[in-house]
Amino acid sequence: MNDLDIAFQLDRGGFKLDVAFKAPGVGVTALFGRSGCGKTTVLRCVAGLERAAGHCRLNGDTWQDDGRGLFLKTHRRPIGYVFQEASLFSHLSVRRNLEYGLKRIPPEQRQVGFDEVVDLLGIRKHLDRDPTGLSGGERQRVSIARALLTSPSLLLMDEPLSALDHTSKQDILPYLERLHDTLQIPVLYVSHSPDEVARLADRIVMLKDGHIQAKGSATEILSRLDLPLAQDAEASSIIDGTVLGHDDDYQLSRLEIAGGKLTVARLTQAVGELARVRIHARDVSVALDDPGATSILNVLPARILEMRDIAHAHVLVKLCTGVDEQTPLLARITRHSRDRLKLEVGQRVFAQVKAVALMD
Ligand SMILES: Nc1ncnc2c1ncn2[C@@H]1O[C@H](COP(=O)(O)OP(=O)(O)OP(=O)(O)O)[C@@H](O)[C@H]1O
Repeated sequence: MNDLDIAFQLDRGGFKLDVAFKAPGVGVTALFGRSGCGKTTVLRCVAGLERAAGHCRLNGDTWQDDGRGLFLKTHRRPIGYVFQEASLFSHLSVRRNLEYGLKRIPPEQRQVGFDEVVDLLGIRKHLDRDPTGLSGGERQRVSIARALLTSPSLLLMDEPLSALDHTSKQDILPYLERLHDTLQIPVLYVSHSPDEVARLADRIVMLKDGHIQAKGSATEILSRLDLPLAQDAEASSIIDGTVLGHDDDYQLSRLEIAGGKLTVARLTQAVGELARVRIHARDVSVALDDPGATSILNVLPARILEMRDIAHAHVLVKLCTGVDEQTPLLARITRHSRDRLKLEVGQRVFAQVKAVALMD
């Protein structure tokens, strides 16, 4: 089976873990939840650093199966592990740190090349430097490169950006997005940042107090009004589409999505390629009629699927733009607007999406 299949139970007295989920053996699965809910513990169990009861399999290989008394030690599991803080050898140059990762794997078993990884993470100009002189973001990129050079079957990332300041985080996220688009290695990504999860995850497993609160595609979980991600100030929807064309004069691209077309900030993908954009709920408004000429670039016919009152006099409106309800779009509007427009579930409306919403 081409998937990750885990089930762990652990009792630490004050904290009980009981989780089981399967995830496809490709793409990024985010473990998301508040501090102390058990995310790191799950990762450590997958790595074999901690022993819970249960099982752990990846692509048909069994790493743990209590029924068979099987438990592979960490060094026998083909994983790469990236921690919150980069842990590089300070007495070795960046190049030697990377070679340390590479040399652990016999040449015939290497899945990723040195040059490929160095360029993907943009660290060529640092190769001969001493790691202590690098910025936090640069050090973390080197750590990720070193983990990838061991040609892991699974990459475990434990809040890899949490020790970085906001600017360094924003700098490193595009590199992680490129890894996701380029490499075939599945990733288990621990985070409590809605922003990171929305940008990187294909699937989300939400943990709460040691158990699974919800799991599913990122599109589905991000738009569930009953879950914390949708209620966060950074709440957003993910929309996948195909690039129709670019306008280099205005630095814009056209994207075909279920239920219409979107104009977005210039994308890097070529015409015909798939692209994902993220739209913040606060940047979507609702109108009863097609507003016609407006400075807002995107007006999509939509239907109201659900509404929920949230904090600060706001309402979350879950809209669907496609015919099949597969493309949910969240709008965050005021309660006042909802009442003034007399919005109701099932109603046909127009979603207005600010172009600025589509910049990242
Ligand atoms: N070595 C340990 N011994 C005993 N309890 C532990 C140990 N490590 C973690 N815990 C407890 O287990 C629970 C889950 O911890 P865990 O680190 O997995 O949470 P987390 O979701 O990753 O949190 P954070 O986001 O803060 O890193 C917490 O209550 C924590 O205090």
